[in-house]
Amino acid sequence: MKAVVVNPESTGVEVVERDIPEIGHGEALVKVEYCGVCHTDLHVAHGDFGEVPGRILGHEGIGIVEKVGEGVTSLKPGDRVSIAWFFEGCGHCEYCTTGRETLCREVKNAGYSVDGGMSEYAVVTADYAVKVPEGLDPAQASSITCAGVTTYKALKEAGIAPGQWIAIFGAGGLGNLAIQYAKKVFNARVVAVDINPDKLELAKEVGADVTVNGKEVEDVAAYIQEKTGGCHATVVTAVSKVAFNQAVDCVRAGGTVVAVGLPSEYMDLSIVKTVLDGIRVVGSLVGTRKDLEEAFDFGAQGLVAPIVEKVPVDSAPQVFDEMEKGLIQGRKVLDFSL
Ligand SMILES: NC(=O)c1ccc[n+]([C@@H]2O[C@H](COP(=O)([O-])OP(=O)(O)OC[C@H]3O[C@@H](n4cnc5c(N)ncnc54)[C@H](O)[C@@H]3O)[C@@H](O)[C@H]2O)c1
Ligand SMILES: CCCCCCO
Ligand SMILES: [Zn+2]
Ligand SMILES: [Zn+2]
Repeated sequence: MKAVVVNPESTGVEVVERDIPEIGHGEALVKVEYCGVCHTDLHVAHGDFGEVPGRILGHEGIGIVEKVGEGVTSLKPGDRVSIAWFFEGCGHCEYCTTGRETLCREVKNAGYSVDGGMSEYAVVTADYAVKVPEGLDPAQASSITCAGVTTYKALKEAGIAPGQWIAIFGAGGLGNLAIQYAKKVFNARVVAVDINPDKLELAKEVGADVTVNGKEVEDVAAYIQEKTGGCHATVVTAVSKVAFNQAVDCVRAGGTVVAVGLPSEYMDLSIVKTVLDGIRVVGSLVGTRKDLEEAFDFGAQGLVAPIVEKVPVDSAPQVFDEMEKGLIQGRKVLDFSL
């Protein structure tokens, strides 16, 4: 079977032939239809979180269950399921038993600590593979499997209320969906910040009320403060510390900054400002199985519509290169039927 793997030098990806995997107790074999390319896949390929040469990438996988192993009761052949970053938790720790399973210290992550969905066939842990609802386009479900659930969860963490202002830093694969969930599910007013004019055009198309080009506006935070009176919250998906610093400076007193993007840098966070303005800075990691069910459902209702472009698997190295150069609008999704 074809598979997209981290190359031996951990400098990028290659498309290789692999044997179709065997399944064990509690597992299911999935024939993959689509797998989106997340910027995290690029981080993993570059060894940003530790090198995993030869790993099959992908955590925005969608496919059809082909067969199930011993002990599986939650899935059956023909079910459409997702292959997500949150691949499996221990099920019994303080995080798994309190609705925070993505923080499990024994967590398995698809396309990083275990093989992911960028292959013709993939293995899932049946009890952790979230089903895709009827009525949701599978290619769009692919983008929701990470970009959608992550931004939906971040908006929940932001505690945003209808009519309030939220700034989304980074209008890429995650950001364009953050804007859609913020507008259509949370009924918020949205400022979109990016440094790429094409992404800001897309941000407008998907509903942003205000767009800001971080390369053209001298003081992004002051501009946003003037336009909004200070945002009630921000979600930062940008891969740059500059955006995180701007996010802190653009919230009003009592505001929340939700950190999602993963630049390998540190924020310059003023302790005095954080205390005197009662600012919350919180990290948010993907979403639980329940969060993903909810994020899918908003897609199935047509409230959010991921912008996806289907591409052949063999184009994966080129897609990763385009991701690195910031050339992708929305999400490129590997289509295993092409
Ligand atoms: N926390 C999580 O659970 C989680 C989940 C998915 C992705 N991520 C991370 O989120 C980040 C974004 O992922 P993506 O797939 O959306 O990537 P992407 O490349 O599609 O989008 C990133 C966007 O950030 C913009 N950007 C870069 N510098 C900026 C700046 N200074 N100000 C404003 N915008 C700026 C880029 O122009 C681009 O539009 C990555 O680091 C990824 O690893 C985290
Ligand atoms: C450590 C990387 C976390 C990324 C979540 C899925 O993109
Ligand atoms: Zn991701
Ligand atoms: Zn656990």
